[in-house]
Amino acid sequence: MIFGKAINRYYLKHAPVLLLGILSLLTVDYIQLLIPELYRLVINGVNLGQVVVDDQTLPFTREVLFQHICLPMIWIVVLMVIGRFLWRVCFFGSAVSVAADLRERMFDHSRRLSQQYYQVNKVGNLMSLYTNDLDTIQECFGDGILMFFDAAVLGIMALVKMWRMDCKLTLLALIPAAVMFVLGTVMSQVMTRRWEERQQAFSDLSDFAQENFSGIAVIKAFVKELKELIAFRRLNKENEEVNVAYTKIATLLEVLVTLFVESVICVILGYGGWLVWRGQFNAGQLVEYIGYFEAIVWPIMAISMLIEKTSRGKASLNRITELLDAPIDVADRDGVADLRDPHGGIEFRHLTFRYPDGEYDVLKDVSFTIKPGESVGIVGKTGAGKTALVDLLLRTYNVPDGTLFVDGQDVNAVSIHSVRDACAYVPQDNFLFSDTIAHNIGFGVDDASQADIDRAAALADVRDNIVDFKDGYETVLGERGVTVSGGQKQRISIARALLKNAPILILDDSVSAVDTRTEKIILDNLKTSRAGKTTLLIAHRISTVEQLDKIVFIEDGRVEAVGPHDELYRSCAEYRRMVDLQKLEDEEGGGSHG
Ligand SMILES: Nc1ncnc2c1ncn2[C@@H]1O[C@H](COP(=O)(O)OP(=O)(O)OP(=O)(O)O)[C@@H](O)[C@H]1O
Repeated sequence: MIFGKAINRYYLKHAPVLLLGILSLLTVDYIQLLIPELYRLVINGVNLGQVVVDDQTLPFTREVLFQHICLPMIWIVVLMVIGRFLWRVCFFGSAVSVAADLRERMFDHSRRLSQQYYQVNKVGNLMSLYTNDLDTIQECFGDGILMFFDAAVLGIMALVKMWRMDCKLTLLALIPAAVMFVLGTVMSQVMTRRWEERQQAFSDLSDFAQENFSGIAVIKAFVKELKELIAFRRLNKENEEVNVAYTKIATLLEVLVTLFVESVICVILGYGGWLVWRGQFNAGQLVEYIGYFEAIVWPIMAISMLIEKTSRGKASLNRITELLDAPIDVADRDGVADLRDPHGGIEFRHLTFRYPDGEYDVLKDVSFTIKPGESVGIVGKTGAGKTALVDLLLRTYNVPDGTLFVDGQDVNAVSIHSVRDACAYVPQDNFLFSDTIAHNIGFGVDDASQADIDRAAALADVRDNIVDFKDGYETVLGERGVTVSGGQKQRISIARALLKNAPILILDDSVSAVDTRTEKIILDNLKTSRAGKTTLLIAHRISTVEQLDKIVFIEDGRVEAVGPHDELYRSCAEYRRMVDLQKLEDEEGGGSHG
């Protein structure tokens, strides 16, 4: 049995079913121990021609054999079958439901964890928690209760019966059990450690495989298949070694238990045989005694399995508890209200920001204001801090108090979901789900009609591409379907954000993969469809944003200038230099567009 704060509640929650299971287990254990008594009756009946039943000595006739041995045996077998079925359903059914519940808790907690958590913890590692570790917990919960009670109850009941028959013989038989117990306790600690190492090695391996499959195009383009294979081999070898180390200790435990069982049988046969020779035991009693011992062989085995399973379960539970205990570091303050009827006004006020694991400030004393309905371009060199601004606006990271305001309200004073709800976002990586195009475009709203989806696709200038696909909007993308081009992906992602029709639209480098003509169509559509709503357009190319109401020019985390393009061109030397350089590149045909 495994205990821990992540799992204890389930023992209570499933208490009635577990009790029913324990009750049927106890019944099975009790009646199972009646079988050795029947052995004794048969042996003594055959040897002596008479049997003692309920303190009555009866001649060993066919009727006595049927009445007092065969009939009870049939009842025992029937009850054992029913009982065993019942406890299996109770224990294993509860275990499945515990795993399902735990899985849901893990998923619920995972979805609330900040982006920072996913940057530190890799997907492969998380997936192994949801597969390997949860399977181990499920196995430990059901088998653990069964083995614990079976070992305890059947073991104790059989021992009491053995003790009653001959206490000296039973004491002798218990010596190896004591040795076994001490060894088992020590070994269980080593096994927990080994299992943790084993799970970690498996996580590393699945991380590596997952990353390799995702980056297969890059690996092939750089002809690095062999290098990756060698790296995989090394991880696979490590995985194999820790598995072998775990198997060695688990096997050693198994061998020790078998050794223990064999040595006890030697003791019983030797000492018990001597008792029969001296006339203190008859043959029937020795067979009955061995019958009891046979009944406790399974509990003894169960102890070793219990030790092994508990060690594994503890290690897996530790890993799962770590996930469930991971702090939700980006969360609402107590008592915050929702942002009501957002208009899209944004103000950065002396904001300085460093990523949680960053070594320097990526934004330094940033101040600028965006009025509701303005369309604003954010430009600057790569790594200047443009996406960091969006990360804060979307509350992906914590924002210092009094530095970022939406509609005049400090973002820390309103609920995170309401701020996010006020924004529609086209991320730089344009992530799309492995689902139909219609579902991808309609993702941000609950009841998107086909007409809305079609309109958003037209605004993002991807409609014609979609209808050209054999299945149109029902075309499945990604792993299970077709692969779309970078430009199509970008435009589907824009359509998804446009459909949300939020007061604030953020496009992070979102027209970089389309040609100049398409870019112009999208920008014109944005102008009309977003009239009166705030739009933030992050771009590298000044030409993308020069028509917007104003431009925020960022250099090395600092806002160098804010204003319309013409004004910035006149007043900001750095901005002018950047514009001229890009113009020159375009003239020479070295621009990124086309
Ligand atoms: N999660 C993170 N943790 C730590 N540092 C980060 C993180 N994300 C970005 N950075 C760093 O912050 C700086 C600003 O990054 P940001 O993504 O905001 O730049 P950007 O202007 O959007 O660049 P680009 O135009 O290339 O997208 C960079 O130096 C980057 O390395």
